Order: sequence, then C-alpha cells, then structure tokens
Amino acid sequence: MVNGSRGCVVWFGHPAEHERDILIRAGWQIRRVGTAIGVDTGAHQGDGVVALADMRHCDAPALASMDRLMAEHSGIPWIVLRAPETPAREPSAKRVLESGREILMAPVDMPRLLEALRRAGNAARQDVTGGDHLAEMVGRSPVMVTTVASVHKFAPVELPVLITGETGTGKEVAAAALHRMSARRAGPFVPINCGALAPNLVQSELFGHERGAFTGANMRRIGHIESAAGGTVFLDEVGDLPLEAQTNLLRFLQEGSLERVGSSQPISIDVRVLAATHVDLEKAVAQGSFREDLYYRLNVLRLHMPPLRERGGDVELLAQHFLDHFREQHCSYARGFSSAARRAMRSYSWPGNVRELLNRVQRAAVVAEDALIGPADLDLRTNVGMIHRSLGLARVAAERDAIVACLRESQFNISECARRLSISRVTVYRLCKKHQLQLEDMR
Ligand SMILES: Nc1ncnc2c1ncn2[C@@H]1O[C@H](COP(=O)(O)OP(=O)(O)OP(=O)(O)O)[C@@H](O)[C@H]1O
Repeated sequence: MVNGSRGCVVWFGHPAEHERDILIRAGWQIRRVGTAIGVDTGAHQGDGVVALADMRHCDAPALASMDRLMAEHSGIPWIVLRAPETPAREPSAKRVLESGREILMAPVDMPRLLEALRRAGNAARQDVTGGDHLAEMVGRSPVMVTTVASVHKFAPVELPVLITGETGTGKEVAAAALHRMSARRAGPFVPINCGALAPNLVQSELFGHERGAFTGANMRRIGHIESAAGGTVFLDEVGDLPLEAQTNLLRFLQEGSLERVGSSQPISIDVRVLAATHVDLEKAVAQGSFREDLYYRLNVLRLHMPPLRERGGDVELLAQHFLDHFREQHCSYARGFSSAARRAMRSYSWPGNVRELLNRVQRAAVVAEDALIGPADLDLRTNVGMIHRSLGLARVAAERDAIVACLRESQFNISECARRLSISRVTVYRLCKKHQLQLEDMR
C-alpha cells in the first residue's frame, strides 16, 4: 500500500467518472478490471485490497466471470453494487450476491460506499495477521483465555450475543470473530454504529425504504439489516437507538422479518444479530430509555470484554504485536520496548483500552530514535510519575486488579474467589463495594 493511501479498490466493472473522482479524493487507488473471462484482478489477500463487484450493466457472461473471480479470490473482501434490475435469481448472480461482504444498491450512495470500503479495507489488513479466526484477538492473560473460550462456545450458536465492555476493548473485534467462526462466515458481516446514524434516518438505514417513502427517497434502498442477509449484523452502541427503531428491531428479532419504510410488506431475512454497548443497558432499561423486552432478546448470550488494565502481561504482548504490525508497513528504528516502558505500560490505567495502546504504540514507533521504545515515546511519563508519587494509590489499584482478576478466574463464584484469595466471602463483598464493582456488569 502506498503511504497516505487508504488502499486499493479493484473495481470489477465500470465506475462512473464522479465515482472514481470521489474515491481518489478519499485516498483510494482504483484498479479497473474489465469483464473479459480469464482476467487477473492483480489482487492478493493481505494487500489491504478491497474488490468491488459492480453488477450494474452486467450481462450473463460478465456475471459468470465475476462469480468465478469471487470464488478464486474469496480471501479478499468483496463489496457488491447491485442494481434494482439485477436478475437476482440467476445462479451466478445469486452466488455473487451471497459472496459480497456488503451489498449496496444503485444509485450509489457515495458516503456509504466509502464507509463500506473503509470497513472492508480494515478487515483486509487485519486478515494479514493469519488464517486463525482469532488471530487478531491477541492475549494470553487468564481473563482473555476465558473470553476467547466464550467466543468459541458462542460462535456456532444461532443466538444473539450482547457484547459489553469499555470503549476500545475490542467489542467489534470479538463480533467479527464470532461471525467468522460461525457457519455464516461466507455471508456478510455488517457492523453498524447505531450512535452515528442520523436520528431522522435511523429507520431507513436499518430497514431500508421504498421509493417515495419520504421526501428525497427517489429510489428503493435496502437497509443494513437486509444487506446482511445470510450473515451477521453487528449493532454497535445499541443503547443509542431511538425507541421507535427499538420497537422495529424487537419485531424483527421476534418474527425474523422486517418492513422497509413506506411498505407494509414483510420481508423474511435470515440474519444473526450481535449487539454491543459500553453503557449500562440495565440502567437504561430502569430509566425507560431502552426497551426491557428488547434487552432480553439481545442479551441471550453475554460476552464481556475486559478492560486492558485487567489483562496483566497482555499489554506488552499487544504492544509488541502492534509494533511488529506497524513495521511491516512503515520504517521505524524501534524493534521493542525498554524495561522502563514495559513498567510504565503495566502501571498505566489505559482508559482508552486497546485502541489507546495501539495509538500510543504507533506514535511511539514514529517518534522513537532508538531500537527500544521508552516511556517518553509512549508519552507515559506523567502517569507513571503520579503512581510512583502515591504508594497509597498504587496499593488501591493493585487490590482492585487482584479482586477483579480473581473474580473472573473463579467465574464470579464468590466462595471460590474468597478461597483463592484466602479471605472471607464477606470481605470479597466488601472489596467489591469499596471498588464499586458491579458483579452483574462484569459477567
Ligand atoms: N485482542 C486484540 N488484539 C489485537 N487488536 C485488538 C484487540 N482488541 C482490540 N484490538 C484493536 O483495538 C482497536 C479497538 O477495537 P474495537 O473497535 O473492536 O473496540 P470496541 O470495544 O468496539 O470500541 P468502541 O466501544 O469504541 O466501539 C481496533 O483497532 C482493534 O483492531
């Protein structure tokens, strides 16, 4: 990938001039591939390449060629552009639609296409880390071993999973792993940030709309849930959904069908729903801002992503992983971390979790002038200084970490936790209260 570029789109078909211009302005390179049979895309998995199957203006031989290429390059994420007149029942067209990671309906909504490309590009780069489905869930700490075991257990089960955890703990990474380890792995994985949807368009974004459903709805458009047919939809920040959309989502979960805005025709869609939240949904239910019945529908299986500060040595493991990954694409003097940097990383509280670690490591890899990254490169001096100044604070943090780690290792069995820590059950409860640990939230 060229520095400063988002990556390369291999466009199988004919982009319109304005579509090309917008993509190029957004930093994408475009490699156009004709519809001749036997053509080579020039694309390889791991290049950060995204392929785009443009079904507009496609005749039967072109569709057959597209179908074959998608099968040959199944390791590359494909986005499909579909036209209303696309013959979806024709076998090769059906396979093309089924193999798309995301399907967009023509006329192309360019911001939506750019967003889909960005997601697919990120996935393509993550896939470089290896064939193991959980390759990107780096971590060997007891809490992560337990979390990964849950992912293994939950992935093949066709039930909703509610993923909880602070920001940046890897909720989307876990959702993608659940999808890729499920029988739906050949279907699309469609992540939606519910908090980022424009309030007046939430319904249409999720469920689609018919032509003329509202002012400006010039074309029929399928929604995110429908575009995940055969795959998995990931509703990130589900607590941000307005109540009206919650009602429709509940109906979809109960009946397995949805109605596009402006239509009363139910459409059956086969989609697994995963949802995530970093807010306390139980509290939102108690406050009346989240439907209780929807909460129970989403919370069938629950996966908690532990904060980075509870993952012990994983901080160093992840830091080295991010540094190695960075060095595959960029020049850096840095090869590893000094012991002072390791200590600083261990004592820091990581409020932004894995995302913050990734950002700090990338920055450090750029500014470091030595083979070993130091605390200053990570900009962690102040924090470490603060902790060293206050032994009391360090003790409190260590006590909290110990109780949290032990509770998880004991599967939240208070008696077991008390036994392991050689304290009484009453003390376990007292410490939970002291450190404001809500057992329900941690599970
Ligand atoms: N265990 C992990 N191993 C490697 N990378 C990880 C891991 N967990 C998270 N990451 C990386 O950290 C970043 C944040 O992860 P992700 O977006 O999944 O977090 P999130 O919990 O969904 O965040 P938010 O709540 O803000 O949406 C991503 O770049 C992701 O690839």
